[in-house]
Amino acid sequence: MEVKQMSLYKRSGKIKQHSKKDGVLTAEMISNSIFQLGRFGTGLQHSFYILSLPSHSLSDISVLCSYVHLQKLELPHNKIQDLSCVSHMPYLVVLDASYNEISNFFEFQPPKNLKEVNFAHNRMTKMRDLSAYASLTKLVLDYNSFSEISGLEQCCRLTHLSLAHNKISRISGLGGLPLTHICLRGNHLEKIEGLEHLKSLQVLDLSQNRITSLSGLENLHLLGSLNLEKNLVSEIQECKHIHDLLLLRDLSLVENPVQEQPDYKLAVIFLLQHLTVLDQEAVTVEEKVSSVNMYDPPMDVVAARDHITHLVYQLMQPQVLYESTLPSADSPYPMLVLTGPRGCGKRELTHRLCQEFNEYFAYGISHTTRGPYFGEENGLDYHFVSEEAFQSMIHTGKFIQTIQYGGHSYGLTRDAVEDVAREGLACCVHMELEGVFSLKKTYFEPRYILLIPTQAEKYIGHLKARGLYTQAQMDAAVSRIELYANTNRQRPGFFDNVIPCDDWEDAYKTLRQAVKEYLLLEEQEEGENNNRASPDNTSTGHNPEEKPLSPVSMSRLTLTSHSARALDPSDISYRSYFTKIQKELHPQKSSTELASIRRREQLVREAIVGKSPGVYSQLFKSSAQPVVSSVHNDDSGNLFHEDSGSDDSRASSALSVPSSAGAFSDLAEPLHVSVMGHASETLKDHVPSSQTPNDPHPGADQLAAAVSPCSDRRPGSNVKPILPPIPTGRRTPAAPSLSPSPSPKPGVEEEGNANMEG
Ligand SMILES: Nc1ncnc2c1ncn2[C@@H]1O[C@H](COP(=O)(O)OP(=O)(O)OP(=O)(O)O)[C@@H](O)[C@H]1O
Repeated sequence: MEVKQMSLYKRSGKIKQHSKKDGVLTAEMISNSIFQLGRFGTGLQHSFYILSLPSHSLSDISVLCSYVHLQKLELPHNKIQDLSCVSHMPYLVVLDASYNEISNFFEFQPPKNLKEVNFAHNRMTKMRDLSAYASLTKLVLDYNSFSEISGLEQCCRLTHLSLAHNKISRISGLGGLPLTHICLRGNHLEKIEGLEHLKSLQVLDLSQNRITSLSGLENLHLLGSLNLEKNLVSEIQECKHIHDLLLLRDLSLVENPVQEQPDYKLAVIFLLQHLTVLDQEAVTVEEKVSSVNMYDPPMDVVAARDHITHLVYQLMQPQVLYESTLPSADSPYPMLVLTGPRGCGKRELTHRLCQEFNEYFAYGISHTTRGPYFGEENGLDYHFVSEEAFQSMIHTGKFIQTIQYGGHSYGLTRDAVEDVAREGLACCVHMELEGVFSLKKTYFEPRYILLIPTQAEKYIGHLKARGLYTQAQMDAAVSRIELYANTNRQRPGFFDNVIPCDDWEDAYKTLRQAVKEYLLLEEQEEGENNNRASPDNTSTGHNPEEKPLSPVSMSRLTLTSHSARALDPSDISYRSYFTKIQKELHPQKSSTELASIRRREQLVREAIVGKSPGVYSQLFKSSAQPVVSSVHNDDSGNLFHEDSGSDDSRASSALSVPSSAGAFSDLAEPLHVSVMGHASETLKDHVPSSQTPNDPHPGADQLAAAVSPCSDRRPGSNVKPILPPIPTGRRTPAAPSLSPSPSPKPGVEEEGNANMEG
C-alpha cells in the first residue's frame, strides 16, 4: 500500500510540472493520484476512495465535483481558495486542505461522515456554526487568523481541536465537548478559562501565550500532559492549582519566569509528586526523594540532619572528657525520656519521678527560646534563652538534639546531661517525638516512655485547664496524638513503654512501676524480703541497708537491653536479673550455638592467659604499651596475674584492664570479656572509688595495684562503673532534680571521669 502511495506521489510529481501552468486539476492528474479501489452500491460498482495531491500548486479543483465516492481527500500545499466541490462528496471522511489559500470556513455542504478536517495554514478569520458537522472528531485550524472560538458547541464527537498560532485571546465556546486534546499554542491568551467543563481533557498545549496563572485547570482530573512553555508564570505556588490532578505526568514550564526561582525544580516536583516529566526531562527518583526531604522531610531525616549538625559543631570544638560518656559500648549512660504530645502531663510526671526517685534520677533541663509561663523559673523548668543565644549555642556545639516546636526552639545540651551525670544520677527528660528521633541518632540509649492520651476529650480538657494555649495550638496538639500512636504502631519497640495518661494519677502509678522494674527495685525488695525472712540473712553477703547505690542501680536502667557487666555479681538482684536477661537474650540455644559459644569463650580465655593471641586479642590491640601487670578472674572466679610485656599479653591486658580513662581514674576496673556480641561476662566485681581498703571485695587491692595509666584499649572500652559514685551529702533530697549543681565544666579532669567523646 505504501509503495503504491509513493509511486503515486512520484507520478503526480510529473503532473505537477504540467499543472503549474494554470493550477487546474485535470482528470488525468487525478487518475495518477487516486488509489484504494473499493466497491460501492450493489457491490458490482468500483471506485477509488483516496485522492492525494500534495504540492501541485492547484488552484482550481472543480473537476472533483464528479468524484462523489471519495472518502479521503488530501490537497495540502496548493493554492486552493474554493473547496465547494466537497459538497459533492457525501462519503468524505478525511479532508486535508492545509497550506492553501482558503478564507471561507467550511463553505461546502456537510458530508455526513466527515470526521477529520485539517485547515491549518490558510486564511480563515472567523469560525461559524458547525452543528451540521456532527461527526467531526478532529479539527485542525492552526496558523489562521481566528480571534474567537465559536460554532463548535454541537460537535458532540469532537475530541481533538487545534487552534495553534491564531489570534485567540480568550478560551470560549468549548462548553462540555468531549475534547481530549486541545492545542492553543501561540495565541494571545492571558488566563486559563473556559476549560472547567472539559472533563475528558488529557492533553493541553497552551504554550507561547501570556498566561500568568494556572488557575482554571483545577477540574481537569484526566489531564496527563500540560504544556505551558513560553508563558509568564512566575510563582511556584501556581502549581497548587494543578496539585490535585493526579494523572498529570508531563508538565512543561520551559521559558517561564518561574524557572528562575530558587529550588524551582525540586519545589515543583514536590508539589506535583506524580510528575514523570518536567520541562521535557524525566524526573528522577533522586529528585523526588530530594524534593520530599527538602520540603516535607520525614522525621527520620529531620532527626538525622539535627544530629549531623550538632555532631559536626561539636567536633569543631576542643574535644573534652565527659562524665556521661560510655564507659563501654555495652553499658551506656542511663537516661529516661518521657515523651508524648504537649500538655499530656509528661513534664509533671518527670518532675514527680525525679523527686520520688531522687537517688536515681535528676531532671535534665532543656533550653528553649519561648518565654517562661507564669510560675516557671529559669534554670528549673527550662533555661530560657533568646533565639540568638540558642543559635550561638548550636554553633558552638552545645546541643545533643534540638527541635522546632510551635515556633520556638527547644534543645537538650550536653551540659544539662553532664550536670546530672556529675551528680552520679541518671538523667530524666521530657520531649516531643522529634526530639526522640534525634536522640535516637546519638549514642545515648535512653529508655523511652510514651505517655499517650486515649480520650481526646479529657486531653483537650487538660489543655484548656492550663489556659495557655490558643485553639490552633490545642488542635495541633490533639492532631499529634495520631502521630505518636502511628509511630508506636509502625515501629514496634520504638518506645520501651506506653502509658495512657488520661488520668495522671494512674499514669504516674504505672510509670512508677515501670521505673521500678527498670531499676530492679522490685526484685531487690523481693530479695530483701527474702533475706529478712531467711534465718541467715547474710547468705547473700549483703545487708539490705547497704544495697548498692545509684551508680550501680542506675546502670540497670540500661540493662534490659545491654550487658549486665556493670552489676555487682554478688548482688542478689544481679543474679536474678542476669538469669532473666540471659533467658530473654538467648531463649533456647541449639547445641551448635552452645558449642560455638564454648569455642569462642575458650579462645578468649586462652587469649587472656596468654596462651593464644588469637583473633580476639587483635580486636582490642592498640599501640605498644609499657609492661603492665594485670589481675583477672578466670571464669570460675579465681584471680590470676599476667604481664603485658609481649604482644599477646598486651592484648590480653587490653581485654582485662581496658581503662581508657585509666589515667584519670583511681578506680579499680571491673573485668569483662565480650565475645562477638555474645552476652558479656563480668569476671570481677567493680570497685567504686569510694571503696576503702577494708572493703570485702576479693582482690580489690591487687586490682587497684594492677590498674596503671595504661592506654592499651579500644575506644569505648572503659569498664569503670557507669557513673562516678554519688558524693556523700551532695544535696538535699527534697528538690534534688530541679537544681543543677554548679560544677566544673566538662573536660576538667576529675574523679571518675569517663572517656573522651568524639
Ligand atoms: N529538648 C527538647 N527536645 C524536644 N522536645 C522538647 C525539648 N524540651 C521540651 N520539649 C517539648 O516541647 C514541647 C513544648 O514544650 P513547652 O514547655 O513549651 O510546652 P508545654 O505546653 O508546657 O508542654 P508540656 O507540658 O508537655 O511540656 C513539650 O512537649 C516538651 O516536652
